[in-house]
Amino acid sequence: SRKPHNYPPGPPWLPIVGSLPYLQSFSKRVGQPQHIVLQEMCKHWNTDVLGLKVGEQLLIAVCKYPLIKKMLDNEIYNARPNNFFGKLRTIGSGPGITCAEGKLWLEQKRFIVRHLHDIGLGKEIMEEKIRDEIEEIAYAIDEQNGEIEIGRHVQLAVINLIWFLVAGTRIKKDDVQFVRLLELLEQRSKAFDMAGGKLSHFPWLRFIAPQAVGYNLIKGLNVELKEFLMESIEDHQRSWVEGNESDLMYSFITQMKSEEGLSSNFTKDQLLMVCLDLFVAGAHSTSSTLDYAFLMMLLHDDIQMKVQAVLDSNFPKDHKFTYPDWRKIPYIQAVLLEVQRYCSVIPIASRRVYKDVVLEGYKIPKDTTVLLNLQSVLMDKSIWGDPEVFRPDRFLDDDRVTTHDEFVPFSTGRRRCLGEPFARTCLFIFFVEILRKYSIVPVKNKPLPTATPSPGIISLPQRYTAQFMRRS
Ligand code: HEM
Repeated sequence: SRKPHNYPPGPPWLPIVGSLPYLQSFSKRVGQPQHIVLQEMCKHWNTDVLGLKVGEQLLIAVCKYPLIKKMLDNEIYNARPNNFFGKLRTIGSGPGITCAEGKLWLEQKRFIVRHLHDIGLGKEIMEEKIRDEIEEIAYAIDEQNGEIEIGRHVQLAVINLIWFLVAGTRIKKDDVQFVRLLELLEQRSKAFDMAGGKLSHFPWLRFIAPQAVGYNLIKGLNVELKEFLMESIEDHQRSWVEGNESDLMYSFITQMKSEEGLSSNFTKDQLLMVCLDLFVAGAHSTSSTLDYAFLMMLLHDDIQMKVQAVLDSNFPKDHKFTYPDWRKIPYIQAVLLEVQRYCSVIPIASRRVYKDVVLEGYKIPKDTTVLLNLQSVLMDKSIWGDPEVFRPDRFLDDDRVTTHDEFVPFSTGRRRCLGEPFARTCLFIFFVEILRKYSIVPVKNKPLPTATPSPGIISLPQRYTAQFMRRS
């Protein structure tokens, strides 16, 4: 239990459990999600680099911007942790993308980015698909007289859109297979939420008692998810024809065929893992951001009215929004940037150092887990002045959208999010189409929801119902 020589400052260690008991009592006292606890501990130990040991695992947490940026740009920090969360996602033998490393990771990432772009991004067909989804949501809103939990509907829509990128089909909501996929993803995220619930008091538990946080349940669901995805992959293999690159599965299979007989990383198992990674990384992150965007409009009536006035005065009523429209309406772009800053749905990027490294004079041994606190950057007083205030104007200068290096909701460096273009298109079109059609107001006789997230790996807004009133 001796600390390595020149390890970053932090709480004392005990044999076997490391700093766990201290972490537990500290987080209980703070009573906030994990990323806030880490920030408070950095303050308490008066350090930008906090040194911990959780069970057997060395772990450092970093909360300061220039330092985080430096680390994200340094390839030594580009590996992913070896902990049980990594294992949780393993449903096949392929490394996928999120946890792939080295040359294989770069090769696969390049391939996926290029093909996702070719399939749908920036193309009319994707925007058409998004509008189809919005039409269904509008139908659901009207059917329920406007009183609706929009988050649920947005979640289904985003999953369907990712499915379109991956497997090319638009699935009807009552399709037996799709219903099953939704159930599986939902159960999976519930299992994670359960873990989140426990983690709110014992965020460190997951490292030492995986069963207690739903590990086995998730393993079981993985088996079924694997069967589901494999079935679609095999369908694609049967119907594959030369030159059809209309979805990621076909493109990947084309690559598999061209590398047949060689020692290739393009295998069926790898395709399976890539598909799962896209769902896991893309679905909840995107739909929660949208859910938050609508919640912020509910809570900030004045901003909502301004958004609608901007839309009304810039576009005719029957205008079909496309992504490039954002250029005409910088205010709306600023609102969406502020939603992403304020709500930081993925508060922490988790990494691992693949070899010994010196950081700010401290020695960090090989394989130490590194938690980069993105939320602390998006909420840093010295960067934003009044980070606790929801204020879209901070992203405007003379009616032009300003960029900030410190705006890192998608992280930065080579390991950054690959879904950003898709997420941005989704956010923009959903947001403007819904706000043009509806005003969002509180449900009568119900308390106003709060913006406090429910705890978990992803910061989800608490479930809320709002009244969506058709605008004339
Ligand atoms: C608003 C929505 C989203 C947010 C805020 C978000 C944020 C992030 C963040 C913070 C990371 C960690 C990067 C790091 O370790 O430095 C990440 C990774 C990743 N995201 Fe996203 N993401 C979003 C949407 C999506 C979508 C739609 C997809 C795919 C369809 C996606 C796919 C991925 C993948 C595959 C990775 C792992 C990249 C790698 O390890 O190289 N994300 N995302």
